[in-house]
Amino acid sequence: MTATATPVLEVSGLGKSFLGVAALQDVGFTLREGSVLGLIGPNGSGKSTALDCITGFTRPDSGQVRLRGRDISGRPAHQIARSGLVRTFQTIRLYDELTVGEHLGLALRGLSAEDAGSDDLRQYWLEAFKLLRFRDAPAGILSYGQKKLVALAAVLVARPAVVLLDEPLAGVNPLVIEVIDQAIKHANEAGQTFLIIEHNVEFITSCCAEVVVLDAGRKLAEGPPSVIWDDPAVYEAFLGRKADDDDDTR
Ligand SMILES: Nc1ncnc2c1ncn2[C@@H]1O[C@H](COP(=O)(O)OP(=O)(O)OP(=O)(O)O)[C@@H](O)[C@H]1O
Repeated sequence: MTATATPVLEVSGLGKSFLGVAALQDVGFTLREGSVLGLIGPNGSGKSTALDCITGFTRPDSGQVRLRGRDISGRPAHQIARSGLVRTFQTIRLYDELTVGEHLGLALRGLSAEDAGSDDLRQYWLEAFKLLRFRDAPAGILSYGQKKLVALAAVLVARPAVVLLDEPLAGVNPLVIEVIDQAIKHANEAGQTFLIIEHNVEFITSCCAEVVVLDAGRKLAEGPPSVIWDDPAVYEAFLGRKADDDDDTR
């Protein structure tokens, strides 16, 4: 992916307030074809609200969201998902009674008839996510980490062009982190474009060519992870002021 790759998702001037408190103010960024963009920021900085506004789960107060040049601002979530922009949630949303295989089958139902490889796809993702032995198990009996894998597999199996992930690694152990990390990298190599909210610095650094940093609802910085981690404003937003700076003010 190059910096000149075609924009897939263009967000501009995004604003949203809850009860008069601004959760997002004039946020804009571009997600390019074939890239993995990280969306990071301290707790409460507006990351999930941005995702909700982009995917139609919340109506923004202002701003524009364009998918492949088409204005999708304010469109209902199901319509946006159908145009190839899909997401996961921080809170896992599965049906306890449906089996793992059925969850992936449901996700594949939307694919066109010519997508004859849907059973192979299901098998591929069950294997990639180490879920094969749970294929016929109801989702309700799975551990938290396994449920997270099912939720992600159910998104990736239908090969949506653009995937928005809200904290895919939160609350899972290092082995599951490795599985998810590899799956995202493979899906990206196969052409899928990702926007990922995540607090895991190592993952963001290894997966994302570019990062957008939010702080208190505003865009604080954007650029490659190596530049972002060296930015004193980003450091301050996450961890407070560096000790050196404090010394200067004494
Ligand atoms: N439905 C809502 N009603 C009222 N306030 C909300 C609502 N959703 C979000 N907010 C507020 O908007 C701000 C941004 O929240 P948001 O969840 O987008 O942050 P975040 O960066 O995703 O945080 P975290 O990393 O903790 O998930 C917070 O102050 C939050 O309390």
